[in-house]
Amino acid sequence: MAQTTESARTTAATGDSRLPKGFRSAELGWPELNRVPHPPRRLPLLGDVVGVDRRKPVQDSMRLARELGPVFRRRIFNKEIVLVWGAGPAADLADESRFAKHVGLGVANLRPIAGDGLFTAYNHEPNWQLAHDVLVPGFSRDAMEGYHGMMLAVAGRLTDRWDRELAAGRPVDVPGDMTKLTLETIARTGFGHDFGSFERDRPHPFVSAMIGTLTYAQRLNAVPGPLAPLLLRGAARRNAADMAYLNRTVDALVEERRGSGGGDGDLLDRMLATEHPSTGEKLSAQNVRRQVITFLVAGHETTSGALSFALYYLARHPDIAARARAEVDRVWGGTGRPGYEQVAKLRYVRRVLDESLRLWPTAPAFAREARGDTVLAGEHPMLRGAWALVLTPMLHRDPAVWGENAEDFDPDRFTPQAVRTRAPHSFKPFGTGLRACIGRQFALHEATLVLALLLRRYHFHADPAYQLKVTERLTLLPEDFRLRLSRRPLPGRSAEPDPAAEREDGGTPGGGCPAHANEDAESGG
Ligand code: HEM
Repeated sequence: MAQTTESARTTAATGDSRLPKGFRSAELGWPELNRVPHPPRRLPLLGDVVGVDRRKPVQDSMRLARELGPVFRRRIFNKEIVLVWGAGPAADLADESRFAKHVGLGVANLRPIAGDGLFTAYNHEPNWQLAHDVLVPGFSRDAMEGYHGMMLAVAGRLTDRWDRELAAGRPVDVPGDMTKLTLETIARTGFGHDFGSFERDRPHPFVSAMIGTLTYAQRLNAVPGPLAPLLLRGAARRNAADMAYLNRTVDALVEERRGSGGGDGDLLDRMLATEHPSTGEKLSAQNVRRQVITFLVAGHETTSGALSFALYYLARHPDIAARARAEVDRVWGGTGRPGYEQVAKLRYVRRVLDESLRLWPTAPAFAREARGDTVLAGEHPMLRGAWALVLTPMLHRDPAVWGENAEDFDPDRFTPQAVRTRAPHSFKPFGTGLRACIGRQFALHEATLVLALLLRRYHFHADPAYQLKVTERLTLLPEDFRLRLSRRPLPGRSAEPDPAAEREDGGTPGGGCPAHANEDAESGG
């Protein structure tokens, strides 16, 4: 039986000898915690709160990481957390034989809405394996090829909108429009649903409710557990209303599908009708609801950020944009409808995306727990169940791997040669191991396709005064980022093969689990 977050906290606090779930403070599992550095001005009861920005826990942690080194800890009220970003200890945490995903912090705070859905399920919960096995074929190469046409159609709605904004002389709201695009894409491909986002001036209420729950889940980390009901009374009420809205929306969507007698074999059909290949079991109605919410949220928020950061860097680096644009012209020629295979051939555009995800991995951390008593990187003893948070934006900036110029944007860090010679497990925007992102190929295909379509159609003009500010709501997004556009003529038909095109991991290879195929192809592992 799954524990609630609250009872999980209680278990942790009472030090029950069973492996506790949910949040557990580091002093319970790290016998030599005193050797792990923490910020200098630690206050009794409050912890390391001097100078923190409650709204930017990731960027605060990045600042502390630079001061404290590759393994450090933070204490916020009664919660002590160990953070890891050095490439060595992070690679150790990727060892699946000794570590597994830990559902804690913000992820555990999403359990009231997503329960044992794929993202928030505890490792021991049977519905994780069931849903994983039932849904993985929905991300196979064939399935992805099936989504391609729908992705193109949604991207067409984006360019229609951008053409209108351009004609009206207005800059475009990049993160706002990328969110519309990615929500419509996952809704259409996964669930045959149209939220009508492009026809609205304000975000769809589903998006507002989702942002509400993500922000609330993040805020819960920054208040003392026992005081949360008091301090966050108003926010908790709004969160309950947001959750009710998300549930109602999803229930209506599922009802509609049940009434229609089935769709065209999309994710929702799989959730409702597919039996587990060996046990014959199907997902329960409650689990379907949780999976739909999980996929609608996980399937668009992070991809929207990835596209937004990539557009930010392309606008900042006209030379890189020109090189990417030249590749698109060369590979796509004059075609109005690039085929599925033509996306995988865009090696340089894909590198732009990888490099953006390096600097700003939009799911910026993941937690790993020890499967048994062990020693992290030969230095820090951990008891079974002890956990650490991998701070991905800093792992992706470790100078030992990425060099002293790690802050610079350079897509050539992802040439096949550079990838092959890099230390394994040093690029982890999609997490690691068995619980890594199931939607990785989906996100990469969608984002590469859309970036290429935009590069081919527009020149981007950034406001020179814009300073990158990053919003945090469990995910990362560039704040208030607008672009001015100008149209460029579409190139003539030129299907010349590109002799310089290198063969790199572009799509899901046949066989195996697409969720985990080539997990380390980019990091050289
Ligand atoms: C650029 C886009 C994306 C990024 C950066 C991203 C990142 C991640 C990360 C880091 C994890 C592991 C979290 C952990 O260990 O706690 C994860 C898991 C997951 N992601 Fe993604 N993701 C992206 C796109 C997508 C898409 C498009 C979908 C669905 C269509 C998706 C669905 C999921 C699900 C269901 C899980 C949980 C998998 C499991 O535990 O079995 N993600 N993602």
